[in-house]
Amino acid sequence: MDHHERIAQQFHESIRTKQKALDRLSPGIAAAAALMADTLQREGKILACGNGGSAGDAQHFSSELLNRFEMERPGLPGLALTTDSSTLTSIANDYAFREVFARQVRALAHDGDVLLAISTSGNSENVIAAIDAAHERGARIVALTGHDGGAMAAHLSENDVEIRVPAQITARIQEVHLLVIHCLCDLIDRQLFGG
Ligand SMILES: O=C(CO)[C@@H](O)[C@H](O)[C@H](O)[C@H](O)COP(=O)(O)O
Ligand SMILES: [Zn+2]
Repeated sequence: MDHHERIAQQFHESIRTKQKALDRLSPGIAAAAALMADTLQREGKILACGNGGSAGDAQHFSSELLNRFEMERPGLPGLALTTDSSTLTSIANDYAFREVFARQVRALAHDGDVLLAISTSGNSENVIAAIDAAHERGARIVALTGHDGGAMAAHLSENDVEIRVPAQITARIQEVHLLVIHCLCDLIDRQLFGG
């Protein structure tokens, strides 16, 4: 297979996955955006976490809240739990890597906040621990997952929203997660600022 064929294959797989995800994920995306917009309207905040590419997604989302998405508007309170290397290394060193997000959630989350928990497999222990900690604090979860939802699905409550990408390949799931994040930003802005 030459390079062009290989590239075309990746593009087509990505397009197919997004097409398949559209009908299945649309109601969950709308519900998650409504939950997030209500939270922000009530002066709550949105925390976000994930590993690897999903850490990048958490930061991508929080920067679109704190700075802006497509329209000119005030910054909104979003915080990625993946960025402070002193905090991350000290929690991992003193406690365990599975605690790196949960300990921050216990310190920062309040009743009525939202945690955006991102994991393609649904099996990252530190993300699952963050979900449990968020529940302890009275926060609700928007979970971006893939595969069969992994162990994470069993840690969600009926007040949470899971957006599970119908795919098995990490890269494809990540590509849909980013699209979902942009849909969330778009709907949040529309609900809060109109247009
Ligand atoms: O981006 C990639 C692979 O595409 C990796 O960095 C990937 O995010 C890492 O393997 C993560 O540790 C996977 O964690 P998760 O999505 O299963 O929670
Ligand atoms: Zn990747």
